[in-house]
Amino acid sequence: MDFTLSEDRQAFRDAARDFAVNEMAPQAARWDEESVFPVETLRQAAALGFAGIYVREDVGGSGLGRLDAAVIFEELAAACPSTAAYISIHNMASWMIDRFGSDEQRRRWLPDLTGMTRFASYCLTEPGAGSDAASLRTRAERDGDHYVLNGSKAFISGGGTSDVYVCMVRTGEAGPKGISCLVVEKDTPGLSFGKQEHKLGWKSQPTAAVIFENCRVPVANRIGAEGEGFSIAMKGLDGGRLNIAACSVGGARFCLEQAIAYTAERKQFGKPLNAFQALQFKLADMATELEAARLMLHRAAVSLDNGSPDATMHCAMAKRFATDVGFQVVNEALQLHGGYGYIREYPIERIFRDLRVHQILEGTNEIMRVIIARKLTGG
Ligand SMILES: CC(C)(COP(=O)(O)OP(=O)(O)OC[C@H]1O[C@@H](n2cnc3c(N)ncnc32)[C@H](O)[C@@H]1OP(=O)(O)O)[C@@H](O)C(=O)NCCC(=O)NCCSC(=O)C1=CCCCC1
Repeated sequence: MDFTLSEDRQAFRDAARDFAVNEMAPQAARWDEESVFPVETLRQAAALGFAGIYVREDVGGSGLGRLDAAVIFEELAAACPSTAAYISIHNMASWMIDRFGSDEQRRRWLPDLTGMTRFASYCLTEPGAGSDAASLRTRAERDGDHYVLNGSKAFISGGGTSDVYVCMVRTGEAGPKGISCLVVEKDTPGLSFGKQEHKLGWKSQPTAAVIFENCRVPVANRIGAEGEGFSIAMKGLDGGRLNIAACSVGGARFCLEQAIAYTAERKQFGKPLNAFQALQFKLADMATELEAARLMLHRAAVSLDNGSPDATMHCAMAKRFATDVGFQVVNEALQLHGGYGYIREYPIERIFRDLRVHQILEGTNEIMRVIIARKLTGG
């Protein structure tokens, strides 16, 4: 097993690192403080190929794999987990159109999405359907060559800002087999948005409910066949979970680096903090857990790229482990900074707030355990 990254992959990592350090990091605190959605910076990221990392090249994608995405999202998140995670969601929604859409649909939406002249959202969660996603109730009744949508989606990243909403809706019976996937464009009559949510973190991306009231969507906007929507949504989430895991690894890596520098410089009782063995051990544990998380993430990415029958389980393991470890590492970095970790002049508290939600979204870490346990037990 070779753990070195190929030269191409290193080049993408270096481009992502340069972009993160020079274009994202200097602005991340302001984006957080003022809840700025950084459109221009996102478009710069798209110009580097980060908006369609694993979308095919004929529609503007970079044609890369999930391991490339993991490496790139780690770098972007080291500067701003919130903005990196937004890019990851856009990638997930775009990939669903690329992988399951017709050629006509790919040509219609993807060149704009890979250039981020338009933005995409992923719409699965509803007020009454979170972990139990297959119980979703947004109804899409067939009326000639249109569907008429009624219902609402909750906590949608990009809600009200995105141009293209990849939505899971009910076209048939109860349960997963009655769900289909439709693309709803922002200017469609009957589509509206709730108020912007006030969140603990992830402040550089807007979050709002998406509401359908007799919203007429062409049948031509359906991705895949009727009834395939749940499976398409879950396949999108397999990769999305890896991206979120990578964002946790990146944010935590930055905080570990900060903690190493701070404990070298800060003196108490006449010596630097890093001369105390108790604190050395903390740094050692943080680095060890983080390395394990990164390795598990990279293994899951290769598993997904290779179409392994265990890929969904590996993605769930990586998401569960990396997002838990990421939050623990940031929490320890905050502790090592003492009172300075808790104030806004230092970046730790922002990343602490951003990484907390990774344990909840794209499937809670309790649901990750359900997925893993079902695979182990055949349940
Ligand atoms: C795992 C889960 C709890 C499973 O459910 P059930 O038991 O109802 O469904 P079950 O019987 O497991 O399956 C039904 C069909 O579906 C296929 N399939 C499932 N996974 C997959 C998969 N990974 N790949 C392909 N097919 C899959 C399954 O095979 C079955 O089809 P079959 O009968 O065999 O023909 C699922 O509901 C889940 O995961 N919830 C978390 C939701 C959740 O993660 N939101 C997150 C919302 S998004 C979010 O949070 C965001 C936040 C920030 C912005 C971006 C989005």
